[in-house]
Amino acid sequence: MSEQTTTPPTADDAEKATTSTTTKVDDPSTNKLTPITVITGFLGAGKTTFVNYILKEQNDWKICVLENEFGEVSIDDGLVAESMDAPEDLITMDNGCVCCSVRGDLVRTLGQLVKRRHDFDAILLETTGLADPAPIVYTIQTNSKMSENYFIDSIVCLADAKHLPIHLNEIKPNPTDVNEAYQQVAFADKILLNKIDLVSHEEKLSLETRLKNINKTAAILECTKSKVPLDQILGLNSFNMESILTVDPDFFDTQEGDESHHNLEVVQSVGVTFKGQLHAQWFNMFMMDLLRERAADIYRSKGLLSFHGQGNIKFVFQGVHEQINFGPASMPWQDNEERLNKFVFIGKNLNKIELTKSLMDCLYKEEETEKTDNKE
Ligand SMILES: Nc1nc2c(ncn2[C@@H]2O[C@H](COP(=O)(O)OP(=O)(O)OP(=O)(O)O)[C@@H](O)[C@H]2O)c(=O)[nH]1
Repeated sequence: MSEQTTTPPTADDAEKATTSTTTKVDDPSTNKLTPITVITGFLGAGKTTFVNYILKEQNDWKICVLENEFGEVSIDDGLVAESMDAPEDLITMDNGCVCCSVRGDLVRTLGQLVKRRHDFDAILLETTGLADPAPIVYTIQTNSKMSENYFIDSIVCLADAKHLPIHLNEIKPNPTDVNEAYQQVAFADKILLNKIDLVSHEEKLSLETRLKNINKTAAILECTKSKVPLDQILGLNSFNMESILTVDPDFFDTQEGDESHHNLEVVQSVGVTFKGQLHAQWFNMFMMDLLRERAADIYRSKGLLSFHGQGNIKFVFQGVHEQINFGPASMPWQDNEERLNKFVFIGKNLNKIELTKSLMDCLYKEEETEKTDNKE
């Protein structure tokens, strides 16, 4: 789809969104099926923040989370697990991105969940930041085992108020490649305009107008830290397949057999994992230099870190382009846990060997540190 030529899918949920309360779905036509809320949005938009918020806020529902992360090393599952009462209710799909060549992973995971699905009131499916929602919808709608057990309650798109315009503007080298950021907005029935703390009023209004041009009917909810009233998100049954078919009558034909949605030669993921304790100052200097020079190319960076002199505090590093958040994780390193530093960088023109070397150069080394300290 291209922004200029495509009319967005419609979903007649705007009114429902403002009038419904979060009650378990009791529509007789759907009550046998388990609702899935598909959470989309570009890399770093706030999807995991949203899942964690729902898990913390929502006490009445038993929720199962399906996590699909784009990146050589999984970081998000650990961060979501901290919010879950029962770790077995978090399922990570890490064989690749559910929207493309490994759609089978989604079918397999949901298939295996069928026998447990009555334990849950809702499923949250967090897709990768590069997922095109269209094939995910197609898979759930067309596979009989899926459609006999599940229905899509809603497709919620997190929109990063600061960085989304850059990704909507991106021109793909191959004209047949979809712009994932655009698709995510177009297919949503709810758009959470997140991170409004990072933009001016004018920037926010300009993006809002653009979102409405891409998707005229999705309800847009402004927020920070992905916090919106849950009665406007869950249990609304607001996904509407007819509306997608109205604007894209060939939807089912075009999805059939189409398994390559990402231009993975362009956007790549580099994962780096090693033992040892990092030197806080050296690491900070390295990251600041890296993001200053490469912020445009590095869409997303994440890390779980162990620092010298910080006891059992586990640190979490979160970067979205030049925007960095850094602080202690809510759970410290456990006694029996191996203290591995894990990093993921997602973006263009990344060199794994160079990144690994530079990060390992930030390891704390007793002798060198003493020498440096003596010099100072
Ligand atoms: N300033 C600001 N930061 C936010 C807001 N919401 C989320 N963040 C931060 O943005 C970063 C990315 O958030 P995540 O929730 O991990 O984003 P994501 O969409 O799950 O990222 P991927 O899984 O990599 O696609 C984190 O550091 C969040 O704390 C917000 O409203 N304002």
